[in-house]
Amino acid sequence: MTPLSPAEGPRWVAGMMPLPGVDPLAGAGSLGVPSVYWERPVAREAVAGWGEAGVLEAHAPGELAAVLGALGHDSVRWLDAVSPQLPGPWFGGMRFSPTQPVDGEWRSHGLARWTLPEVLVWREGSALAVAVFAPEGPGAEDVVRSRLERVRASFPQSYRHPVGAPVALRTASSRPDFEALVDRAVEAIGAGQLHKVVLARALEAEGPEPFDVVDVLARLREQNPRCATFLFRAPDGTGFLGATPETLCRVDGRRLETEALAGSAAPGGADALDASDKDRREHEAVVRYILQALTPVAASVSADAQPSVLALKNVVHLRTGIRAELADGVDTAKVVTALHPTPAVGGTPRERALSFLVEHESLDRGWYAGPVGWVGPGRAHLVVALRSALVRGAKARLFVGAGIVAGSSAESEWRETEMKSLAMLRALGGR
Ligand SMILES: C=C(O[C@H]1C=CC=C(C(=O)O)[C@@H]1O)C(=O)O
Repeated sequence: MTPLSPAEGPRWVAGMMPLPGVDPLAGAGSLGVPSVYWERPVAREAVAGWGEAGVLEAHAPGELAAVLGALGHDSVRWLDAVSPQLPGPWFGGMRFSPTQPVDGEWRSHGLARWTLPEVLVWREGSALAVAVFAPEGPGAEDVVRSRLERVRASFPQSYRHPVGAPVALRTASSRPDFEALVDRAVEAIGAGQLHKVVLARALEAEGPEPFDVVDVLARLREQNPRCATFLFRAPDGTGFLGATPETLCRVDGRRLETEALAGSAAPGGADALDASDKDRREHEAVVRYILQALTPVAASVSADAQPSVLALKNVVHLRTGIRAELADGVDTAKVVTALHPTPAVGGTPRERALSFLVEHESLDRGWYAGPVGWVGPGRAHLVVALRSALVRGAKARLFVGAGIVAGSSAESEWRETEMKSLAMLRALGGR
């Protein structure tokens, strides 16, 4: 980990200015594929980052909390008044499990990797703003000023729409293996070893030519306005991207928002979902866990009295909103340590469910189901990286999972994961 503490003083210089235009993704036309991207259309939040003025990585599980904590320090000297709407400025995420062996495909994303982009463009009201970051040192202010001018002079006005007809994707995933895994979990639950476990699988997809990551992002945000669309590119160009409906934590000073999202049905199945005993149990396990996990870090916690139905394009979920006032001295790192992994992606009892996954899942989840998003001084928004894929050239590995409780059936859990994969397959251009 690179040290980053308030005692050291600012490590970066930054300036910002308004930018004509409406869409940060349009910057791909002049600056290339962004290194980070984040958009929540319903909240009118959109931000794209290019380059890396700073990188903070954890190299051992014991460093994870310290790295997250460091991102909350004020390490930037601003030449201009900083906008209160500035997202980040650190963007990145971490693995679902810091202790599991790393598969080759995930090596470049590391255990946790956070980037301070060189250029950050975000939506500010009805226009855009740009910030440029440079390491402190002689000439840094000039670098910031001249780069700001260059971005302003060349930033494309127009929004880039995905082009091209849908293509045939070659896909592969083993249904018998997944169904056998579900049966094994149901057996373990029946034997009293577990109450709930969330099982995931990978789906390999290959296109006729390299995927255009900017097009994929544009489709994801268009199809999923209620989700957070994200991209985090590793130095070798491998992109982890997706559109997730689940917030792990949104922190603003002492205010925390989180949610329980578990229990799923096909679109149109909202009434049945609301009445489904199996889905209610699956959901309540998550609500109970979050309320308990927040007790040591919060001065007060409140939750919606009843779950509501969250309708997405290809799937509907049960959702309970949860809010808390954080206790003194509790930062984003402590919130994440308390919450992750929730039983929406792990299970209950937590340690037994996680051991079941290590023993039986046979999958490196990498950053799938891990916390990803942005962090800055006193503020953060981290989502659970669901409905996501690791994309490299013409190949994509998609990840999808489903919660298993007593009464789950292998066939319907397979169908649920198929439904959950649709948004990403369409975004990849599949027909
Ligand atoms: C694990 C996933 O979804 C979680 C979030 C919402 C609903 C879920 C469910 O009903 O199983 C899962 O807990 C996934 O999409 O890969």
